[in-house]
Amino acid sequence: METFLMYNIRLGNLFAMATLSNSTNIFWQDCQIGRPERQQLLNQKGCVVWITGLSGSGKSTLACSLSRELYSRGKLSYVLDGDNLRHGLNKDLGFKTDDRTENIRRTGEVAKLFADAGLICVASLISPYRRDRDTCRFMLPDRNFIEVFMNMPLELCEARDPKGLYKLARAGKIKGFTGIDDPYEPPINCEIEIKQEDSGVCPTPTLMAGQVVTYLEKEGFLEH
Ligand SMILES: Nc1ncnc2c1ncn2[C@@H]1O[C@H](COP(=O)(O)OS(=O)(=O)O)[C@@H](OP(=O)(O)O)[C@H]1O
Ligand SMILES: Nc1ncnc2c1ncn2[C@@H]1O[C@H](COP(=O)(O)OP(=O)(O)O)[C@@H](O)[C@H]1O
Repeated sequence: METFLMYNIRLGNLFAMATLSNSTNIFWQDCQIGRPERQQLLNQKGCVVWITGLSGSGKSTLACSLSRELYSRGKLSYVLDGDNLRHGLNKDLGFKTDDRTENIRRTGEVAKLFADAGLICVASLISPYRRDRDTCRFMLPDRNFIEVFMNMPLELCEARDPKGLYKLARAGKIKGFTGIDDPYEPPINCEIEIKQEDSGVCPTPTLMAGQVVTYLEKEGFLEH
């Protein structure tokens, strides 16, 4: 058992984190109505669309636009937005590395439940660390975690600055702001990348959502 644990810990904790628990004497309970039955009812397949990117890159805009588009096609989705979760489930967490990691882990677990419920769960969080995003990826069955990278330059995000946070960060009034004095690690192998056109124009929210919907259609998530 010890060797097994050590091996998984060497794998970067990914599997170990998913399987280790502080509780003992616990047993998994199965129900007759499971994911396949729920998916049949909804005529779709559950999955997680994980949107990552800098503050101001358009994560929430895409999440809402995508949710609207899916709704208009009769598909059930639910948005888990970082800002919103920090008002409740994650309100005890700040922006230090460990807090961000826990923020992403909890959100990944909730997203996994929504996907198991048969929904298209759209998670929009900065999720700046590659390893944390990968932890969420490995919580789900293969191909059920769709990573969308909002590849917008810092200059654009900073120019948008809808909440005035970049300005505060530049003035040193917010410490550890992603992209300014805290790192953002871009994905290496994401499923979808959203970026400006060659002309420098940003695709409209409808176009960005369309790009994701096309992927979901192609991968068979919008039918049972
Ligand atoms: N220090 C620091 N760094 C980055 N962002 C900050 C910070 N402090 C507050 N905010 C606001 O919090 C929103 C990001 O929350 P997330 O839960 O998505 O962040 S993370 O994934 O845990 O990094 C983020 O919202 P978005 O602009 O929607 O990304 C900011 O409004
Ligand atoms: N595709 C887009 N085209 C033009 N403006 C956009 C686009 N996406 C987002 N925005 C604007 O950029 C700002 C930041 O978008 P938001 O979705 O709040 O980003 P994030 O959730 O990543 O912080 C908002 O004012 C929003 O209206």
